[in-house]
Amino acid sequence: MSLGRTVKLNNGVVIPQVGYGTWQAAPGEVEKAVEEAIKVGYRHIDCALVYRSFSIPLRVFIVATGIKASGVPREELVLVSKLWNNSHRPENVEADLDLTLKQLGTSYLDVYLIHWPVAFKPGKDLFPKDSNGVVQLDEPAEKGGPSIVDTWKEMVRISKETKKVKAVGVSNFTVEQLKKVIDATGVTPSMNQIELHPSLIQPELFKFCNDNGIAITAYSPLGNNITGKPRVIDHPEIKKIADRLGKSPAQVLIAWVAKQGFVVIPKSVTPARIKSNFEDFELSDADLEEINKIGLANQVRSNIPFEYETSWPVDIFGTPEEKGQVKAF
Ligand SMILES: NC(=O)C1=CN([C@@H]2O[C@H](COP(=O)(O)OP(=O)(O)OC[C@H]3O[C@@H](n4cnc5c(N)ncnc54)[C@H](OP(=O)(O)O)[C@@H]3O)[C@@H](O)[C@H]2O)C=CC1
Ligand SMILES: O=C1CO[C@H](CO)[C@@H](O)[C@@H]1O
Repeated sequence: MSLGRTVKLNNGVVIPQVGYGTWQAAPGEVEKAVEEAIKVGYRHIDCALVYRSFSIPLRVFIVATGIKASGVPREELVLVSKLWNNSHRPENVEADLDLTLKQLGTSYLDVYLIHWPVAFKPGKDLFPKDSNGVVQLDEPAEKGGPSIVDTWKEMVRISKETKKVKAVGVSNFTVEQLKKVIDATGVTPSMNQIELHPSLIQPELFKFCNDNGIAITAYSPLGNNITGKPRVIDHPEIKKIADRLGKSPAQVLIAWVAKQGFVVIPKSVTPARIKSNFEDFELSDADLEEINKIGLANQVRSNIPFEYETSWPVDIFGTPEEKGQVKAF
């Protein structure tokens, strides 16, 4: 049974603390998994325009099929989605949102996020590539390309002037990038969705978000990755704690995120896991500390776009892996 906890965003919008992630599911799986998730009680679904590319030859966003099949009315759900990198120019932002709304079969999103602080060459291609197969970035701001401030201003305009989004925020933003958009506009993002698990503890970013009323959503909370790096869910000490508490390692990791007041969006297409991941529990302070120690000794960032098979030639996080690339804003 879920504890049913919620988090209030800085503009009053309330969202369920445990949501459901929809990235990386094979064709045919997503709609069933979303339906299952809603049936077992999830009311917060995390989406992104770019996730459609995994499954939809017909360009119909199949998350919408799962939502429809669940029979739960739209108003009872919290839908989060994200602006993709090829639409950062202000004149393209609302069109990207409209496409997302169309694909989801809804007239509004609860939260709309800038997916990355990185602008790709604008156009229909989600991943525009050069002849070496490397992603093509938009022009830098000095040469007429969009800065994150330009994109953020447009997100804010849409949130104020239309009824298409209830709250706007960002994803994969560092403290520096957050400060930049806040200082330039005076408007603080409602949310920063970031990779977060015990193997990626970022005290400075957590403090900045907490001090400024920015809700943090933890993605890849189980340490999922596409690069084969070690996953925190497989760590023997996490397994040991889970056994002692009579919980699964995934439940322990989800509880670890929730204990810190963050939102968490685990993904699974396996019915038993979809259900058990939603059965959150209150972790003790002592267990939180013990898990912090394990994680801090094994820090791993799995989602570094420069390392993707189709590489983005950009340094977003300042990691050694990204050294020598163009700084993201
Ligand atoms: N803003 C951003 O840039 C990003 C956002 N996200 C969002 O965050 C969501 C979650 O992150 P994601 O990277 O998918 O990874 P997760 O950390 O949620 O891990 C998902 C993996 O863990 C497995 N799993 C799920 N539950 C259990 C369990 N109880 N026991 C064992 N294994 C389990 C899943 O397998 P199976 O499905 O086979 O059960 C899958 O392989 C995404 O789906 C997406 O919505 C993710 C990455 C980037
Ligand atoms: O959310 C995510 C998953 O898909 C995207 C691209 O394939 C990633 O860049 C992103 O972090």
